[in-house]
Amino acid sequence: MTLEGDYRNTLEALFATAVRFNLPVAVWRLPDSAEIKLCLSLRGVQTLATVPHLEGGLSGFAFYPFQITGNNPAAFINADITFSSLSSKLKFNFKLNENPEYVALVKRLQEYFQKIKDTRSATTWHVNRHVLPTETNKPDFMTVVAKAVRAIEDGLFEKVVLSRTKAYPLETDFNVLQGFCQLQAKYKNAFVSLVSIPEVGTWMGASPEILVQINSKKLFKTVALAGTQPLTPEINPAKARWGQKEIEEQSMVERYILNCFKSIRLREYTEAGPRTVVAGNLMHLRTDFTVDMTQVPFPKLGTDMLTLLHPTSAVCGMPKQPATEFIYQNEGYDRAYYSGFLGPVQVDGESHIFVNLRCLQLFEDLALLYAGAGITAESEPEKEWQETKLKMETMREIMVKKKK
Ligand SMILES: C=C(O[C@@H]1C=C(C(=O)O)C=C[C@H]1O)C(=O)O
Repeated sequence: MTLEGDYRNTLEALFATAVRFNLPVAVWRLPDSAEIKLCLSLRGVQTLATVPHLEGGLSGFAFYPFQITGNNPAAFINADITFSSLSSKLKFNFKLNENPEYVALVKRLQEYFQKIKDTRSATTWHVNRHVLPTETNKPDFMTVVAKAVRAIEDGLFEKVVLSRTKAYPLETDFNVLQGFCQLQAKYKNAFVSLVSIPEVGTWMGASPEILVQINSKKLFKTVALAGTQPLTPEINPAKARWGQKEIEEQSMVERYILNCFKSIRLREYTEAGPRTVVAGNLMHLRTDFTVDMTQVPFPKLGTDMLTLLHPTSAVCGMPKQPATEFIYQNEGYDRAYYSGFLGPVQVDGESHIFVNLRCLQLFEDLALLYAGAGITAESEPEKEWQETKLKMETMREIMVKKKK
């Protein structure tokens, strides 16, 4: 495992310092990047009433639930302190003389940080004490899938995404930064993240799905990702064949995105795909949509599309309204931040927002894993259960200690 290096200790100590001082912190690594970044807010968490503004002046990390509720606020971690594994330098993004209230706090943080710098200290995290972890059993999940298929046959909707949870006990010496480092080493083309916020809790994941991205050249991107099959030595992306069910499921997500563009009357997008992409142990179908923001009169394209897109039919359903109602009435648990979105906003001039998939929530002594599957008229309950099991593999592997 290649997680040593100077930055590992710094990351771990920064994370532990944030937890110790009850401050929110996020650590992440973008797909195909070698750089791990961290941001920490000195002013506690900021709650948002709308989606974060991707083109505004605020720099930080957004953590947005599937649906905003009292227990699941839309959270924003201001980038008061940032760290990059490439430069191995801490950056203070404020002037101490203009923020006298931070002087004493920063001094205490630094003292604590120095004290724990060389210890394996990321063994505690912020826990959400307002919710109790609930696990979905197989018969219940299968019953709800069968009910969804009947609702589709009755014409209530075309597709609904149903999800479930599974709990794994944590080893007593579980180190959350070690988990993050393992994940980022293993899933090079995923967005790997660890978010820990007082009251809200701690989530870790390796997402394959871009929701909205705006790079430094002002190129906007979103993707339609759906359809799932296992990646095996025999069937690689070049050889992958897709059934009618997967093709239709993914084309519904495409249609949904095209409708969003249509509703703001934007025609200048380019569309590429669908093509087969690898996400960990799985393959999906993906179509990429890009817009050169320097060529269109939509200065707030990112924010507007984020408002329209979330939740896409890759995690909710089609049409959105009856699918959402079906989820609330039948899924039997609170998705919280699973299938919400997260990512850096205006950090180093870029915003990268991903759907919160292939993720887990950390409680005191257990991890709750989340996964879902798109249900259409052709769905079979057993197959959908197996698909959610495969999707959970991404996170399960870091929970289970390898035999020496
Ligand atoms: C819902 C999940 O994944 C989504 C659903 C997919 C599907 O139904 O085939 C594929 C990729 C994701 O868009 C999940 O990972 O929990």
